[in-house]
Amino acid sequence: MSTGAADSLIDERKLTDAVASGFAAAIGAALAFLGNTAPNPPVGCAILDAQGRLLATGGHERAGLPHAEAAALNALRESGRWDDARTLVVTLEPCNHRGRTGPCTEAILRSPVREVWIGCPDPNPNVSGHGAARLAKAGLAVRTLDGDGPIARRCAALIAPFRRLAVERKPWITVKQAIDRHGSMLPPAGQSTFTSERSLLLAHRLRRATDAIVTGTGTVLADRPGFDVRRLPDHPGRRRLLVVVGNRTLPSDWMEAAAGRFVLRRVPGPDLVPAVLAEAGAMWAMAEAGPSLLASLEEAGLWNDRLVITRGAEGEPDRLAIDVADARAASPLPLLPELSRCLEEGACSLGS
Ligand SMILES: NC(=O)C1=CN([C@@H]2O[C@H](COP(=O)(O)OP(=O)(O)OC[C@H]3O[C@@H](n4cnc5c(N)ncnc54)[C@H](OP(=O)(O)O)[C@@H]3O)[C@@H](O)[C@H]2O)C=CC1
Ligand SMILES: Nc1c(N[C@@H]2O[C@H](COP(=O)(O)O)[C@@H](O)[C@H]2O)[nH]c(=O)[nH]c1=O
Repeated sequence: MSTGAADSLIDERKLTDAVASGFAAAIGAALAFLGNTAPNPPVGCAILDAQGRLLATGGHERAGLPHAEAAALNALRESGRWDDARTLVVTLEPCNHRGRTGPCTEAILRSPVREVWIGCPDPNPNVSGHGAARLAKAGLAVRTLDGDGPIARRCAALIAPFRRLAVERKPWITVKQAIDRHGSMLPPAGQSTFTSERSLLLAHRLRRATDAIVTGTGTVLADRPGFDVRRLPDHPGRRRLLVVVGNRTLPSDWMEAAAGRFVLRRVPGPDLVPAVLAEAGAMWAMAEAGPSLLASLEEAGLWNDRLVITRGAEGEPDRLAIDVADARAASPLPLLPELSRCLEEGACSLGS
């Protein structure tokens, strides 16, 4: 009997162009809802016809709404090309259990799809391989990427925060840090930011992609930050968590405004941050804090990756650098469009 994923691991250098394009479309569909799916993972799916042409895509929009496979199958039905579907490409192994919605394996088995490509297995050891095995047992050709290539790494990066929360009960923490050419994080008097408009757009992209912001009382008292996503359309109705570390009293008007837009929590010290985030189901958090709290997070080994934005000289673009604390973990940062573009252009560095 087939064991599903285990006996069909594929070296992605052997992918056809059509399947590779299917993965690109599936990853794109997942990225649209990055920062909206917690506690579920962002997942994307593409459906191809027998000639490898793209028929439909779908992304998991929000917990409680259809999974990516079901969303893509719905889009396929609406396209009027239901019977032409042959290949389904999905960034994460289809689920084989009933949660808030029905099992995706059964939805796939009710469709004309005969071949399924999986970007990465489910990270939960109790269910990993079950979806692939169910599909293989029903006679479908099931292929899982072996994890060594760039497509598999992007699929793994998409769910890095989900994996951490689901498997380790810890959130993924990204530090975003702006510095001037002298290495200072402090903005000029009367300002709260000093990086370029392009970098501020990236900062807002990161706010939109994450489930929570972590800051310190020092930043709130100095800047009274809005922590909003005003440079981009935000996910409708999205209410992020805002965790403020420190004991000092904060201005009541700022607290009131923040409580209207965020689920606001205050903690006396940084050690409590991971538990507060995890308890709230926040899988990806962004630390936007001053030098004191960032030093404490560093000392406690609490961050997973870091984006450092260095203000460029007059007329020069800002420089971007990504650090990853654990080189074995896939950082989701390079998936953000502004960062993937700048990595491709060689204008951004990625180190660990
Ligand atoms: N360039 C950039 O990317 C950013 C710059 N900034 C700038 O940073 C400046 C503020 O810096 P800073 O005062 O360092 O602000 P922080 O945001 O780092 O807040 C500092 C406060 O956090 C709490 N805290 C930090 N570490 C610990 C710890 N180990 N245990 C307990 N509490 C802790 C303390 O609160 P308490 O004293 O209340 O107990 C401390 O005073 C502002 O000028 C702001 O503009 C801010 C964010 C980003
Ligand atoms: N100085 C600085 C940043 N600082 C962060 O942005 C906050 C202001 O956000 P908002 O109130 O939404 O405009 C500020 O309090 C701090 O947390 N961010 C950046 O991308 N670039 C910058 O140069």
